[in-house]
Amino acid sequence: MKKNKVVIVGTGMVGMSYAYSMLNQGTCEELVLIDINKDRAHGEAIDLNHGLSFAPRKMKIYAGDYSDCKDAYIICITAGAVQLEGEKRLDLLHKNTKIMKSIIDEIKKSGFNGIILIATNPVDIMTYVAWKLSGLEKSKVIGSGTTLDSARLRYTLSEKLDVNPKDINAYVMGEHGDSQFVAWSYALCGVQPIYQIASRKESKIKFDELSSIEDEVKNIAYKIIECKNSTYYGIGMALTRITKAILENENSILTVSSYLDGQYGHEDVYIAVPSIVNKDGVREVTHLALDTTEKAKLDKSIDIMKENINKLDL
Ligand SMILES: NC(=O)C1=CN([C@@H]2O[C@H](COP(=O)(O)OP(=O)(O)OC[C@H]3O[C@@H](n4cnc5c(N)ncnc54)[C@H](O)[C@@H]3O)[C@@H](O)[C@H]2O)C=CC1
Ligand SMILES: CC(=O)C(=O)O
Repeated sequence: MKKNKVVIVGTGMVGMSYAYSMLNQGTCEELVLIDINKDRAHGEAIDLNHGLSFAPRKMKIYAGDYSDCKDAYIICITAGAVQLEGEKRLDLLHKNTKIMKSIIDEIKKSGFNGIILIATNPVDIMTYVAWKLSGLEKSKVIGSGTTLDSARLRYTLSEKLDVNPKDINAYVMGEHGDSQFVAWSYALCGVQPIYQIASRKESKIKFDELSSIEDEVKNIAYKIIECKNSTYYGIGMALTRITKAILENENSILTVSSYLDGQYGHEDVYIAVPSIVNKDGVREVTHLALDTTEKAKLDKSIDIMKENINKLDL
């Protein structure tokens, strides 16, 4: 296996935003682009290569096929249908399961034994499908989960509090979708709890604003889709962040979609929870002692995932 080789399956807006972000950050050494539309993958590879003179490192970028998966460290799957205006991510369930099945089938044939990272929606369920059909270890199949939603939350809070988003430590957990929630009881600005900041009279953020911030973060993708059909830069950078955590063996905590094997009282489901990510994929799912309301929201989110998984013939 090549330690720095990444394959992207799906060179649409999400796949290419991810590729462009990796090129700009010099995240890997070898990048292979695969798409059902071979011309598209070919054209994207040429275009990216023209940016190499301005990139932080030399990278080998080319359009390939599934035989290129064999020695890759990470395969990121971004192929699939997007939500149309008014659609929910869960409305893509059957369409994208069909696509995911065909892709995993090809990946398996290649002899790949690395880490699969999924972005295709509904991402938690597509990650379950990829794991179930790939035969890979649970820890080696990861979904982008709520990494993007947590970034959206950090941005929103940082704007309100006028601090760097990197100093906001706060997680969106659960489904990357309508049943997601903010774990407010663990949200910090620097080392100060957001609850504490919001309860101060002179604070820039008020306690009763928190639920509208949560809704704004949850619904912002719908707004973006209404304005420009789809979202891609944010997820491109979120995928790059996860890729870097894997390739650089960071042991970073990210809200990726991880397999639960008894954690939070649930099993046989993928859902976004803070997880320690390193060269082996998800090293560990961290256990937060959520308050009663948050735990009920996580349970509900998991029930929705299971209900939808049960509709599939896997
Ligand atoms: N997890 C997250 O946070 C986010 C997920 N997404 C999801 O990412 C997915 C992709 O979105 P976009 O890139 O905007 O769509 P897009 O339509 O721009 O690109 C999809 C690409 O997949 C390719 N494709 C379709 N079937 C394929 C197959 N069987 N094998 C190989 N390639 C295939 C298409 O040719 C196309 O190039 C969607 O499901 C979308 O909902 C989008 C944003 C955020
Ligand atoms: C489309 C999508 O899943 C998002 O932007 O959150």
